[in-house]
Amino acid sequence: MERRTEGNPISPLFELSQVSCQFGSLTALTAISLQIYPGERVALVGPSGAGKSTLLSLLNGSLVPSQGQVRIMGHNLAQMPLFKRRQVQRQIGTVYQQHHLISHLAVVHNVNAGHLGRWPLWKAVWSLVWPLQVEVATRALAQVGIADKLYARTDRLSGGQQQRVALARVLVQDPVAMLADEPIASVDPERSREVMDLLKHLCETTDKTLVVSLHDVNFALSHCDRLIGLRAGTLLFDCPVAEASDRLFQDLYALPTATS
Ligand SMILES: Nc1ncnc2c1ncn2[C@@H]1O[C@H](COP(=O)(O)OP(=O)(O)OP(=O)(O)O)[C@@H](O)[C@H]1O
Repeated sequence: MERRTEGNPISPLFELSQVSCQFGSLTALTAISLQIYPGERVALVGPSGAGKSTLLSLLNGSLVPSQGQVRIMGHNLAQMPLFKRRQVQRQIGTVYQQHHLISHLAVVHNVNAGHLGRWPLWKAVWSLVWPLQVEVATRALAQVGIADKLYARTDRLSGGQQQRVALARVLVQDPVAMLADEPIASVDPERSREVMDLLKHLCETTDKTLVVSLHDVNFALSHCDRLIGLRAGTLLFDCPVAEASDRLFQDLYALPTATS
């Protein structure tokens, strides 16, 4: 569906047309078509194995579909040479449940890893000796509330602080969209709220699109404006949060019956 602002069409940031993903004999996604527009906060919800992480991998270009077409900022990555594909991928930041930080390095180095796609090798190596762009890293850490941890060893931080370092790394990358794959899985309710508040705040204040996979539908309802429900690799619903109903979630999470 085309969107317009003041009469001008807006291009989708992500566009999937009849996308299917196959892993061997397993079909992880089947004929998914959707668009995500700049500034949206989209929650991907659905039971385990529904295809949420697979969809996120398509959106950041780390996976290409078996069938159909994925366009990221208008580009079909499957048809682009590697270096051009990387340029598009740098526009998309992803935070994972496992933060993928290098634990024995100081925080500043992990944050600076957000520059790696743009920096030449010599600069990346030099920065490990003499950290570069410290002020950018400090600003990103301030945005996530841990500016004082710049030179702390990463593995001396709490799990929540490490998650903030991972977010700061994405901020220095300065992507147009942030993808988050179950950022609050296996954390306590208080920290879940903190992380979700932070993600929402960062996307609002830095004008970024957010696509987040969540098991907790309450956070999807309170922190996002659109819900995409996946079940067994198919799109069950795609609606504004205001239109979500208990019935939708019952259908989404219903256990399969012996005959279904
Ligand atoms: N690299 C892979 N190789 C083989 N199968 C895979 C791969 N990645 C995902 N799958 C399978 O695809 C299906 C969808 O997985 P996916 O991780 O996208 O689901 P999910 O909704 O994110 O699940 P969860 O909520 O448990 O993380 C699952 O059956 C999974 O086992």
